[in-house]
Amino acid sequence: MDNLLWRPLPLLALIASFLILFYVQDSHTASFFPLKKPHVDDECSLLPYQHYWISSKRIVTPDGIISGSVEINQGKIISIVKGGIPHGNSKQKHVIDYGEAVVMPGLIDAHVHLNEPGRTEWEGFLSGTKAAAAGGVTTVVDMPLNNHPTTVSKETLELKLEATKKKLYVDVGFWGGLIPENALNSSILDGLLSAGVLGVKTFMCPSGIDDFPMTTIDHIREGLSVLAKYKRPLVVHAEIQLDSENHLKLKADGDPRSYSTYLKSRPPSWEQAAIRELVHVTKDTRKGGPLEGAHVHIVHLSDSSYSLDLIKEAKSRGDSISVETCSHYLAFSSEEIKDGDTRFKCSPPIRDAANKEKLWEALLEGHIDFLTSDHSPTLPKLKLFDEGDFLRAWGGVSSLQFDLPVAWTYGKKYGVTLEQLSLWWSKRPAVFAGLESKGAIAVGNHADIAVWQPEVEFELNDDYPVFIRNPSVSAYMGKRLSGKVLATFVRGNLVFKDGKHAPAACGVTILAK
Ligand SMILES: NC(=O)N[C@H]1NC(=O)NC1=O
Ligand SMILES: [Zn+2]
Ligand SMILES: [Zn+2]
Repeated sequence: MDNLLWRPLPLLALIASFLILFYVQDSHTASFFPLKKPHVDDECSLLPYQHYWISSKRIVTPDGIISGSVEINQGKIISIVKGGIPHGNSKQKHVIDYGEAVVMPGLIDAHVHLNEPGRTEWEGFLSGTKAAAAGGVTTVVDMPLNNHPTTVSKETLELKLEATKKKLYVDVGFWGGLIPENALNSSILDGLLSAGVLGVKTFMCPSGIDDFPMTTIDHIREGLSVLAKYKRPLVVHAEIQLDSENHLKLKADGDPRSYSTYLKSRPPSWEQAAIRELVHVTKDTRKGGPLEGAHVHIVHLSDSSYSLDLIKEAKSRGDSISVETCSHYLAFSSEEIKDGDTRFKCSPPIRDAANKEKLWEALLEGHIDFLTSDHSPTLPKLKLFDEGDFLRAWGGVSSLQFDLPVAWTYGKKYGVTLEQLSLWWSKRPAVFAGLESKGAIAVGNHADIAVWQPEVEFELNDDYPVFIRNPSVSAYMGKRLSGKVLATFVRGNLVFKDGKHAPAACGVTILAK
């Protein structure tokens, strides 16, 4: 009898080891094209099927806006048809008809601080990607700071990847960090790039984070020579702290609650000084130059005067250079920022209305390449709301969930079109970050899709479902916006619908090969 009971044991052990192996592979998400889904299918999506059609009268494709349907199977777009559902009986097919709602490529936000591990109470993978999904953002690229430790080596990237497990509602790529230490030790930088960061980010002024020191133009040149081999971009916070005595005097004399004190303490000349140094180096990125293959991307441009002229000039002579601006520089102007309202503090600062007009102009004319949020949240207490001290409060605006309605609402005045939105928020950031199968509703691409109603307005009041970790720090709270996101699909999974997320977080990490 005893013998009979023990006989199946080897078989059971074999089955158990298979199950363990399956589980280990399953929970490892560090691959752009995972062989297996990280969770059982029915939890990843609010839809019970994998093969379906989305139909709408307004589908934004690279060939224009069409009325028709997009066929999706196993996470990919497999056909796009104008008119009705093809091949007869649509009753037997799973068709989601969105009527007049806009079906657009999911947004790609290439500048987001998710701060995990280390400062998850500021923002984390779970809250940040939930907010992204709720806003029609299907991919974010995470910055190498304000997490702790910062992402400046293969080992620290591994900590990041570990921290993402089962927390991603959308797909997430990573920028590494260029700091003096790895700029002067190319094997660390090589390790970081080989481990899959999409490029590296650097600061030309103090970053506000101790373990992310600033670099000089010499470090940047060193970094670019390594990046050239990988053909991945250098992403630069372009401000150089000039005239620090004046800065200190302002700190001592000016009213710290007044926005103008902060604005004066960080003038356009800081951006101009950094960009002047950068365009001197980008000359070498031209065809046949010593840095051919390297690319410099300037993040969060605020100064639309001389800084922009320098970038335009560099572009016209063939340098490999690009530039983004952020939602808040297009939405707000310094005149409207109230004393003590540190939600609007960011660097470079939000400048006056005339500057904002010129940013819009540059965007519409194609001199600014694309848009990002620079979503950089913190804890309410670090925004110092009680003191309202602009000089000491954390600098960073929180907006990830509102990328789409903000661009639409504030862009209306300038006649922004749906096609422009998808160029600035999907196509161009996809190309920039090297996300080949993303950024457009096109056959073969990932089914990353945002469905939204441009005409529907809403108020960001306390009842509105906001998923960022600390909604009170967001400069958009209290604003009325138009453009309501109905549904978000990430690689075919319906991850957000009518205010609710899918049961499981099945986004994947994106690593460059
Ligand atoms: N450390 C950090 O996130 N800084 C960001 N915040 C901001 O307003 N500008 C930045 O570069
Ligand atoms: Zn920055
Ligand atoms: Zn940033």
